[in-house]
Amino acid sequence: MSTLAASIDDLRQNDRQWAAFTTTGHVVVMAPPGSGKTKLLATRIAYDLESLPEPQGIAGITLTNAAAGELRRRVAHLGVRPRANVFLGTVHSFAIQRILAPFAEVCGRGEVLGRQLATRKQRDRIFREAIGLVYADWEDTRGIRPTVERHRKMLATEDEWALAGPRIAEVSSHYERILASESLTDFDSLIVAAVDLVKENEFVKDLLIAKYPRIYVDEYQDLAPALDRIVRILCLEGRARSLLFAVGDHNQAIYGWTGTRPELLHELSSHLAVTRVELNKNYRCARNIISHASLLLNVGGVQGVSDGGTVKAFWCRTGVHEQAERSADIAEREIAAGTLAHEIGVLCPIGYYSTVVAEVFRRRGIPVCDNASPYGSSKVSIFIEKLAAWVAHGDSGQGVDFSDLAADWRFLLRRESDDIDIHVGLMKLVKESSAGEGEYAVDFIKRLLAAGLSAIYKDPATSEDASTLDEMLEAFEGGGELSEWTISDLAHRGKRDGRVSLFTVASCKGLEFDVSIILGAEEGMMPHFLSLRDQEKVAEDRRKFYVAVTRSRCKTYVLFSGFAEWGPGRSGRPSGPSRFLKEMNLIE
Ligand SMILES: Nc1ncnc2c1ncn2[C@@H]1O[C@H](COP(=O)(O)OP(=O)(O)OP(=O)(O)O)[C@@H](O)[C@H]1O
Repeated sequence: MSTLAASIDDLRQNDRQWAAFTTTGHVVVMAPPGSGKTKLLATRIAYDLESLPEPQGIAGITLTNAAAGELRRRVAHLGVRPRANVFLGTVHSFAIQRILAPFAEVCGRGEVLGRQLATRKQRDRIFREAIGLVYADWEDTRGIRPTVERHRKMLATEDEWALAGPRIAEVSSHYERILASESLTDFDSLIVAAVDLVKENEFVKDLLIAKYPRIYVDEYQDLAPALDRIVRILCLEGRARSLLFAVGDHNQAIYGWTGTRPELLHELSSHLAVTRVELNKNYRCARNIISHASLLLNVGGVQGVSDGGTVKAFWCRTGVHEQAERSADIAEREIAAGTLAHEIGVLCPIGYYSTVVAEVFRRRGIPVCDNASPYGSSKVSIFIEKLAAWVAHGDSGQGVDFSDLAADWRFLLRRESDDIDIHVGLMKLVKESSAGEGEYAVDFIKRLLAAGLSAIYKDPATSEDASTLDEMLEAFEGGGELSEWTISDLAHRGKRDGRVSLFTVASCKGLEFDVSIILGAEEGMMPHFLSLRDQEKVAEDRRKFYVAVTRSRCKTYVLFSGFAEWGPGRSGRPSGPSRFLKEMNLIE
């Protein structure tokens, strides 16, 4: 039996998954963690691709590059061969590469593509200037920028801007004006331009529908309203329509602070043309984990497939170092008992905690893969890490296919042709670098820039990569968080096999482990002290905690000290264990 047939067979055993899989119209699947949403999505994509004649394709849209990578991996595992017009990527790259890049010029909006994407430093400066034009020096302006950014992302209406206060809208218009005067742009502006292009040009909509007659969306609850607009225009409005298959869970909505609107998932699922399917079986977590996690959000009716499971809390009274040592004890014990190292996940609230854990694990000889990184994941960071694996491990490249690398290199160089020079040039770079895998990561990246990688700064299609590359350079330069990193450290990132994995709580969505260890369960850290005055923010932190607790199949350990730590020697005041531990009945 093929892997696709086997996966379809699994779905057939579950009435609700089967109902979603076999629905012929638009479907929205709402379901708890571990209930098979991603499995359903990947299986349906693979199955649909078998029946769609080329050049018709599909667009599978996710929130993060990590989620896109996971979806691509799952679809490839189901035996789908590479073919044209298959897009599996983030909402940003869909808007920029598949809408703006091909259509902006012909729609008379070429100026959008002519602008450079502002770097983080440029955006910081322009925000400072814009705020300075509206507020006096003595005023407390700390919350202004996040409020402006949230409103821009949520495509706020005039009423919503007015509600935020007249000066907020004023800062926003100054910010946009200064950006434009310097021929710069940012992600939110690009996405708004993409929405406008689809909204205002019938032929753009028709061509997108012809190219992508099926649209799949993962984690719908966390996508910004702009994507909801695009999905609705392509799938639910007008005569010609793409078919929609979306999955999500409002209990896992964790990006509201950035301007996303989880209620859009509900609205979409209530649309007359949409079949709504609710799944209720959790295949991942053993029953005791589900019952503890369900207490957090008052979620009822979720059935666990396997018995047992434990959730335990431990007090590490002296702080994060003790939490790190305790995590190492647990990991050593689990590995000795037969758990594979990469089936252990350590989830940290902030980067500082994962740095301490990584140090302790390395000192104690426990192999570890630190994924809690100060830079984002996009095509360029994934490429650089894979290339580093080639440099450090020679031909084997730890399972990295060289022709895939060359294809990514061609994309980043913005070259069309299947140029032999690209292969040869990349080989040469690998050879030059192999001489010193102990070379600093920053020098390695600078060499790539000189070899042509700087092209990503000139093309809007790679604007997301340009911004990731800036973050990487900032982290690797002298004084940056990872200034000591070498090519060899880069090569280990993302290689979970045989290593305990470190993630931040905010980036552990979609992952699963046999055992997970959650650090930093302190009041003030989780929930965050900045959330404490706002019940909606506390509710979002609670959902984040719920996502973390539901990552493990068999055992969840939660560690707390009773006070938060923000950096070396920067401890918060004693605040006690997180309220979430009490809510889960883990402590009195
Ligand atoms: N019908 C099924 N039979 C067997 N295993 C299944 C079935 N459905 C899902 N699973 C398994 O359950 C686990 C969780 O599935 P998946 O990751 O797709 O869930 P999810 O709903 O996307 O979870 P989350 O929202 O927490 O990311 C996976 O290991 C998947 O293979």
